[in-house]
Amino acid sequence: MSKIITLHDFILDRQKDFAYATGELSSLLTDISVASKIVNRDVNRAGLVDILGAKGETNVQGEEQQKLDVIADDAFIRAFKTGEEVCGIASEENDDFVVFDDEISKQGRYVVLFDPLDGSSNIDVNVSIGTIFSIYRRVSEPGTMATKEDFLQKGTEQVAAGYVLFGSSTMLVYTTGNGVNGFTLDPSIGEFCLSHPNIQSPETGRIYSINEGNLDRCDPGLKDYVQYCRAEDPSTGRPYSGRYIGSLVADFHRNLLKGGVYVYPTTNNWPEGRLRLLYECNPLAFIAEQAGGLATDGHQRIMEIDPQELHQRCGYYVGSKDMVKKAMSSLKHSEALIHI
Ligand SMILES: O=P(O)(O)OC[C@H]1O[C@](O)(COP(=O)(O)O)[C@@H](O)[C@@H]1O
Ligand SMILES: [Mg+2]
Ligand SMILES: [Mg+2]
Repeated sequence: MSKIITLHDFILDRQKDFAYATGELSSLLTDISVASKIVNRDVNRAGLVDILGAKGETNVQGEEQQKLDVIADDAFIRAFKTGEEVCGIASEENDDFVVFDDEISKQGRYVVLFDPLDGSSNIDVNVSIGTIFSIYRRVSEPGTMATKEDFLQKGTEQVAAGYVLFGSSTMLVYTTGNGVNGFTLDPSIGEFCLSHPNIQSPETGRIYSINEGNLDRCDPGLKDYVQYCRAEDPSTGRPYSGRYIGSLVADFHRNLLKGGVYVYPTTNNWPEGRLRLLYECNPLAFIAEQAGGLATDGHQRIMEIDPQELHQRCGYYVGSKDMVKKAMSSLKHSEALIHI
């Protein structure tokens, strides 16, 4: 009978690896697991209580906010405010970063950037959705108010990142830069339990994930890559399967476990890209790299991008190493042709 390892046990066990650990990051990760259980409860009964549909407001990105976007945002902010580790947050649903100005929070050494509800277009149709989070150590002095610089750090500076997937089961997957581990929520005991230890993503796979509706609006090199995925060649296992759920967290999770590539390129209608660097692309890039995969904007490593704006967007190529490299070489090839 295999031992049940709860998330709480696992976090405390890993804390022992760091002699100077204060326990603050451990408490913060525990706060995230509590908020995830609260959101999970609401997601599971969404059709029974009046929390489906639009809230009737738009967020800073001009997107119509879903009721669950705001419910999830509130649940995580409440959890971060209750703890003593966080001095401020930034999220998809808040125009600007939010500073916690009470004396206890001002001593907090971490900031959290998060997408409270990812896959909003799938909320009302009972398709997997999730939450994505990224944690940084502040650069400003503890005891002072958090500043913009605390939030605009490169992805390489993340101390932890992860996501929660509200699917047929609810999972929490995270890294602190020491491998990737997945925990499944056991509703009968209300605990996240270790179910996917030390996740390693296959170097290649047979799944490509892209919204093909955008293909005529994106770089010809990417069209070539999709053509490559569809071409008949048994020796390389092609044609690959097209899989696109429309929830980044769910598409990412499937490809992480099975091998595959997810692409949301820059397009005519999204010239800067669709996905947000700080609370969608960076945290999943940290996970992908820790599991042996790659994450780029088509040209450079996502985590090397120097953020300028809280809600800045970027192109996104993430997943199995060989597949991301192949997609990038297609882009490069088409660019070279243009310059001949
Ligand atoms: O409908 P599109 O253009 O394919 O975009 C889908 C993408 O947009 C997102 O829904 C954006 O995230 P939010 O739902 O958090 O705004 C991703 O989860 C998903 O991959
Ligand atoms: Mg999102
Ligand atoms: Mg969202």
